Amino acid sequence: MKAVQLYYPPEWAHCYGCGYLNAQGLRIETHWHPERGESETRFTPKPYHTAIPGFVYGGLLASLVDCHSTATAAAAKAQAEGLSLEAHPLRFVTASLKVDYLKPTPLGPELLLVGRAREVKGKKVVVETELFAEGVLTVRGEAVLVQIGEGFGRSGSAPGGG
Ligand SMILES: CCCCCCCCCCCCCCCC(=O)SCCNC(=O)CCNC(=O)[C@H](O)C(C)(C)COP(=O)(O)OP(=O)(O)OC[C@H]1O[C@@H](n2cnc3c(N)ncnc32)[C@H](O)[C@@H]1OP(=O)(O)O
Repeated sequence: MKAVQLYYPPEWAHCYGCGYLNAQGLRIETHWHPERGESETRFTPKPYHTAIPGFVYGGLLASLVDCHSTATAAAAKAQAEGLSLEAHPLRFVTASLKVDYLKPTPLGPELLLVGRAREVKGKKVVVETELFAEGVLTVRGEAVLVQIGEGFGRSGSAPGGG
């Protein structure tokens, strides 16, 4: 199954968290499971992603939730509208990100993020994410993602404008 991020056109593939063209980035890959309506991302932090010895830095965990949520929003919206990711590269940015650190996350094991869209409405998608280390839920995230148009970020263009 092809990762959601690999459908991103090159101009959207520079993100530090999820851009396949960012050699220094995390380059996470998120897989969408349409039958469950859930996304999954697996990532193993490096030894230097340390908060205190033995535990993962919270900023990295927030980054994982952030980019995992962006991909989940694109896949969930595509499914809701009956669109293929290949033909319709929907673009979402993060408007709001909330992260609850429930327990320290051990550094070493592979982490699993599982996401669901709680709401798909207009250009907004609300995504809930749970992050597990060795089967233990350590982080819970909630993000509001907003769909944007081709001209996003270019001078003179309004947010969301095409
Ligand atoms: C599948 C193939 C894909 C291929 C292609 C994909 C490309 C994928 C590229 C990946 C890229 C990675 C990215 C990583 C994640 C970042 O790191 S993104 C970078 C950080 N984020 C930003 O820089 C965004 C900055 N903010 C903005 O530009 C604008 O505020 C926004 C987010 C576009 C929203 O502006 P707007 O379009 O005017 O939105 P607006 O109409 O006011 O609100 C729309 C809805 O969102 C809600 N909303 C807006 N802001 C908020 C907020 N802060 N809190 C709560 N709700 C909010 C509104 O209430 C509204 O809800 P409803 O009334 O419809 O229920």
